[in-house]
Amino acid sequence: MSLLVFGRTGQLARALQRQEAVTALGRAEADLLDPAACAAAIHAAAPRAVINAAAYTAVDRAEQEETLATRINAAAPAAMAQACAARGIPFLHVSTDYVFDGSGDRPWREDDPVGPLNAYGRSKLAGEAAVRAAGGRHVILRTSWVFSAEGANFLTTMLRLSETRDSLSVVADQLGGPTPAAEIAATLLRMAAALCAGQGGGTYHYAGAPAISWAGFARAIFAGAGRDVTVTDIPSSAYPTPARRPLNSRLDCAKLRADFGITPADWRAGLSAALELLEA
Ligand SMILES: NC(=O)C1=CN([C@@H]2O[C@H](COP(=O)(O)OP(=O)(O)OC[C@H]3O[C@@H](n4cnc5c(N)ncnc54)[C@H](OP(=O)(O)O)[C@@H]3O)[C@@H](O)[C@H]2O)C=CC1
Ligand SMILES: Cc1cn([C@H]2C[C@H](O)[C@@H](COP(=O)(O)OP(=O)(O)O[C@H]3O[C@@H](C)C(=O)[C@@H](O)[C@H]3O)O2)c(=O)[nH]c1=O
Ligand SMILES: [Mg+2]
Repeated sequence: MSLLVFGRTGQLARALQRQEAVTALGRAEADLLDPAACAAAIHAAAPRAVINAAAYTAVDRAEQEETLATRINAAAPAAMAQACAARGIPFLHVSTDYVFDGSGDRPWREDDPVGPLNAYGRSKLAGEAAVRAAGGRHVILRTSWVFSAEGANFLTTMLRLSETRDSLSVVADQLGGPTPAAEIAATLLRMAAALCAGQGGGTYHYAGAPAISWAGFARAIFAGAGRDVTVTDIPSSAYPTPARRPLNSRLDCAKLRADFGITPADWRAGLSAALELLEA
C-alpha cells in the first residue's frame, strides 16, 4: 500500500514524487472539479494515506472564478477527506497563510481567528472546515509563499522579469515566510508516517524562516542568482491587484516543533538549492 497523492505537476506534487515512491494522480486521472471521482480514486487505490497536493492557486484569477476555486479547494478535499474517514486512513491537506487577515504584528498561531481577504483564501478556508468536518484522522498543514526551481512562483517570476528589466518595484509591507516546496514535502511525508503509526493530527503551521518582505525576498533572489536588478520598496497600495493580500502573513510554527519535532527550514538554503538546480 503506497501513499496516494492528488496532483502530479504542481510544485509540491513534484517534490513529493521526488522524495518517495508515491502514486500521483494528475488532472487526467482525477479532476478535482469532479469530487466524486476523487473519492472513487481513493477507494480504487486503497492507499495507506492520502496527501492532497492539488489546488486552485491563481490568487488574482480566483476573484473572478470563486465558484470554480471553491469546488477545487473545498468540495474536492471534502470528498477526499470523507473517503479517507470511511476507509480509516489518514488524510493530509495543505492550506495557506491567506486564511488570515494579515492584521497585527506577531506570527499567527493555529487557533487564531481567521478572516481571509480574498476569494482564494475563502476557498482554502472552506476546504479546511470540510476536512475537519469529515471527522477522520487528518493533518491540515498551513504554509506560505511556496517556491521551487520549477512551476509558477515568486522565484521563477522574478528570474523571468530579470531577463528584461534592470529595476523592479516590489511590495515591502507584506511580511511572510518563503517556503521551499521540498521542505513541505519532507514534512508531509514525516507527518504521514506518524499518522499511520497512530500519532494524532490536527492543524499545523509550517513556513520557512526568517520572515521577510516580498521586496527582501526579491533582493535575495537577485543576489543569489547574480543578477543586477535594483529592487525598490513600495507599499501594497502602489501595486494594485484584483485580490487583496495580508500584510502580516507570518506563521508561528511552535506547535509543529512541539508535537512532531519538526523545525521550519531556513528558506535561504532552499533558495540556494533552487538556484543551483536552475543553473545546472
Ligand atoms: N503556491 C503557494 O505559494 C502556496 C501554496 N499553498 C498550498 O499548497 C498546496 C500546493 O501548492 P503548489 O504546489 O504551490 O501549487 P501549484 O500551483 O504549483 O500546483 C497546483 C496543482 O494542482 C493541480 N490542479 C489544479 N486544478 C486541478 C484540477 N481541477 N484537477 C486536478 N488537479 C488540479 C495542478 O495541475 P495542473 O498542472 O494540471 O494544472 C497542479 O498539479 C496547495 O494546497 C496550495 O493551496 C499554500 C501556501 C502558499
Ligand atoms: C511580480 C511582482 C509582484 N509583486 C507583489 C504582488 C504580491 O503582493 C507579491 C507576491 O506576488 P505573487 O503573485 O507571487 O503572490 P501570490 O500569488 O499572492 O502568492 C501567494 O500564493 C498563494 C497560492 C498562497 O497560498 C500564498 O501563500 C502566497 O504564496 O509581490 C510586486 O510587488 N512586484 C512585482 O513585480
Ligand atoms: Mg501567484
